[in-house]
Amino acid sequence: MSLPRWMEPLLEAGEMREIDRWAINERTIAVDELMERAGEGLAGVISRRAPAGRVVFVCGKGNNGGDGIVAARVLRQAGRDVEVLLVWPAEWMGSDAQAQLKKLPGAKPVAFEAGRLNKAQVIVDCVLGTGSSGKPRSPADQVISEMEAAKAPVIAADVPSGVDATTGEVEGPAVHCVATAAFHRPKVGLWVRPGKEYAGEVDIVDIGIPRGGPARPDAGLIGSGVLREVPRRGATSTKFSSGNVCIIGGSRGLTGAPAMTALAAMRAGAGYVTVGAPASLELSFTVRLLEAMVVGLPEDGDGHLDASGLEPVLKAVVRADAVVLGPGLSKNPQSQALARAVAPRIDVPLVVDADGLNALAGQLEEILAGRRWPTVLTPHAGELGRLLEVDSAEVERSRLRHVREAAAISKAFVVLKGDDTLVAAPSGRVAISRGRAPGLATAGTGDVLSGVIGAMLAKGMPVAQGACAGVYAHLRAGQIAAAPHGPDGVIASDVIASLPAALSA
Ligand SMILES: NC(=O)C1=CN([C@@H]2O[C@H](COP(=O)(O)OP(=O)(O)OC[C@H]3O[C@@H](n4cnc5c(N)ncnc54)[C@H](O)[C@@H]3O)[C@@H](O)[C@H]2O)[C@H](O)CC1
Ligand SMILES: [K+]
Repeated sequence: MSLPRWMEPLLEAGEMREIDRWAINERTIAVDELMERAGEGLAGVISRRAPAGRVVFVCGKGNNGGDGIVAARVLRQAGRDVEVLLVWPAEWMGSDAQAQLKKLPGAKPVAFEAGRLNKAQVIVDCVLGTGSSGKPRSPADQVISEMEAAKAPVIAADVPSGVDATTGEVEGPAVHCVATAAFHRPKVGLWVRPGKEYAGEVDIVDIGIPRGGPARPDAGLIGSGVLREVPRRGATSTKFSSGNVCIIGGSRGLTGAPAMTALAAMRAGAGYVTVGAPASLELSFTVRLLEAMVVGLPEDGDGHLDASGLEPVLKAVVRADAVVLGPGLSKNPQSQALARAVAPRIDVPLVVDADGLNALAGQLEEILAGRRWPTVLTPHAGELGRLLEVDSAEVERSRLRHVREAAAISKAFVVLKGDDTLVAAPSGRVAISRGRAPGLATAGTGDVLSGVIGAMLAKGMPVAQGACAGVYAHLRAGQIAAAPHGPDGVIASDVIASLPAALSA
């Protein structure tokens, strides 16, 4: 199935090779033509981003190196001071790159020497591209470390060397770049951490590959178009048709979380919101949430939901169009047992967040896979690590692999939060947020996200769309909240207040 219109496709290295082969074999576009356009585009990116001073190209032996040689020629012909350093002997280079070497006017390329990077105004990394696999090996590893240590900014050809173009994983040395010139389409690894942190700004270079190629990408960036899919209120809408969300959670000391989830759901357009929380805490919700309903649920007498509350919870959610389980729930064993009992019994779309996720640790399949209605899980790396029983550092090393694994096991949509929020479907398809909303790095913004996604699902959006619309609106709200005074003083309540503006953008 092709990607929805609101997703901008990202390619894996293998998919790019497939498209490349198709363009060459089926559309009879010559490799040197593609390389010429890639090199010209790369030269354009360098001219725009570093308009003066010496340009030092560091070229490997594959076609990525060949692109660099073309760009070096274009810039020399334009009068720029250009030096070309080779990582491997020229005769080891591929035939297409060697052909480009012959056309290079001016000084011949020389063997790589770290000292030569000192005179660079800008370094161009053409060591490894989509043809690289695994950790950089000698001599590329040493060269990459030297480029990383150099003072001058680095611009990458296609992908920063050391970053896996397909996964964004970084196993060994890699280069932090200010920008990456992505040929034809950006590769997935440029948008997934840690690779994203190395890529810098991504400039797309059209290399003349026609439409209609063979690859059917399974990953893409979430575009603003997803907001056009959000149902809007009309003249005949009622509070119920706008979406009825029920939030189950809260505990002594953790009453802010469900309150923010509720407010976020309302600001994201839900017409009717209920909070089900420990009975002794009812008053704190009643005074804070003027527009929401509050249902007191059985508790242990100390402000924690009790496992005996299953039936009352099911009663509280009976008219809901979507349920959010977990904000402020706490790690109390009784409350956790309640979450495990509730999750399989909710017969509407369900969002599980925070301590609701911790309750599912190691039992994803058992508890969720049999659900008949869609489920969305919204973990950060620590919570995903607990769900899969792996270290959070391991999750951070290979975010795509772990988010897909959790989605496959639980048959749920899994939203792995971060600057590169990843939304994985059980099928393996992944939608990626562009990120860049540092204002969201503060307590409570996760509760806001679960409320927004809850609202989208309650409006009847298909789950993939609803989760992505929620992620996108939340990101925009974080940016809008930071607009007047920068990200540092933003609090989650500001993000909630910015949701209507974000959703109307
Ligand atoms: N996609 C397109 O349409 C076009 C892409 N171009 C550019 O070509 C590269 C891909 O080129 P390829 O020759 O396949 O691979 P690389 O340049 O990435 O070089 C691989 C090179 O390095 C060796 N190698 C592989 N892995 C490692 C490693 N871990 N450590 C050390 N060395 C490694 C391998 O043996 C090869 O020799 C693409 O990114 C674009 O930049 C075209 O120029 C235009 C069309
Ligand atoms: K590169």
